[in-house]
Amino acid sequence: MKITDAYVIVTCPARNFVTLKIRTDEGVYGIGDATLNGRELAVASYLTDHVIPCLIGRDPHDIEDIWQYLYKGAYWRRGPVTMSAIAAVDTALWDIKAKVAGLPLYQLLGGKSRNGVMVYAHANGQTVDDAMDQVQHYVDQGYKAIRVQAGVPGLKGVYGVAKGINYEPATRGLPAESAWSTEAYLDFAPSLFAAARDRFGWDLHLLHDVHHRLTPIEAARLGKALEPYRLFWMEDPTPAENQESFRLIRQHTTTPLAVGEVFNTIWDCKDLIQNQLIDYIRTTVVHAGGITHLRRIANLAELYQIRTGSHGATDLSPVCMGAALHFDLWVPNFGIQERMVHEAVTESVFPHAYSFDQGYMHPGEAPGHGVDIDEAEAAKYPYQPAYLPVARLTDGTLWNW
Ligand SMILES: O=C(O)[C@@H](O)[C@@H](O)[C@H](O)[C@H](O)CO
Repeated sequence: MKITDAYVIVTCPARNFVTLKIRTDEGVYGIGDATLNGRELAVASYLTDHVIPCLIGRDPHDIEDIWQYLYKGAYWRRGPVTMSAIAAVDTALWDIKAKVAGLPLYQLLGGKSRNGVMVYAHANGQTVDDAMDQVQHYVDQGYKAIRVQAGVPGLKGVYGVAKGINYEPATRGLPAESAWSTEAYLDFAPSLFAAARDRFGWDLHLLHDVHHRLTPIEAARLGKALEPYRLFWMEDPTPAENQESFRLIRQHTTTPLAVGEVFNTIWDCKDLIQNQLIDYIRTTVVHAGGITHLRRIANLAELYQIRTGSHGATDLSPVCMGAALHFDLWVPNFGIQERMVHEAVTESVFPHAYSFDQGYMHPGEAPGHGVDIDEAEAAKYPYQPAYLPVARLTDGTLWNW
């Protein structure tokens, strides 16, 4: 079997997505997600100009060799652009292999380890009451786990808080700016979870995303303050470039920690995992080198009883979601999967076999990863330049968004 051609499809049904399609001489094709929010065309060019010419004529079954070839062969290793491009190739090749086998992808990984994949929804609101009403909305749909974010009194445009129902941080035009005050946030955040426990009791998993905003000692203070509300996790409490800093947070709190959506390789996670400084690793298929590399990260994490909690925001396409669900159904040390529901127009471009029922998702039994792209539909929505926002402290200092 040989790869005959491959091409990149950039489309904007509600938001931008980059998809790689690989075709073979036997008529079987595979697709992979290559979306990097706000930097989409860099990955599209990396694939079109540098990777695709190296794929033509290769046997698509040689997934491992092609992965090593693209990783080691580039000389310039790692980083989100490189690893998203490699991920797209890897996902498309697993799709092809599973289609040829006539099996859903999870069967090739080792079969199912559970009946369904527990997912968490995003509830948010400008006020605590609004956020609680959204939690209720997801509880009514059967969700067992919900991430809760709310507007901080005195601050406009807080991370995770939507103008409508769905939170979409990327905006057209140049990056939007939002103001941040750690003091206001730290004084406010515990009251959100006090309200949630008060109204919904203890049968619901509650999660919270700090989105890299705090220093280590501030994160330690928040973790301690949240302990009475027994969170499932506190996510990205501080930027993780300096992995040592998590030692300080750990010394002060038993609130579980989740990190990794911006990581691209096992090397980014290694110290956090080996020193048991986190509880959940949030790398996912598209930004961490595909199924092949994500499996290595999960296997390392398993040695330390660290579980997976893959990123699943709307800027990860349905192709990534489909592949992630196969991974989740198999991976022995599964924890949870994030789910932000895509807009209907996005779903119309990406028909998929996965489904949701009572808080759990299933990848479906279609051969491959079960997600396709309708190219005629995709062509109706041309690329729209959009950026993620930046954050500034109230005195104007640029901060971590
Ligand atoms: O936990 C999450 O899902 C977030 O941190 C993301 O929404 C993140 O802000 C976006 O994926 C950025 O593109």
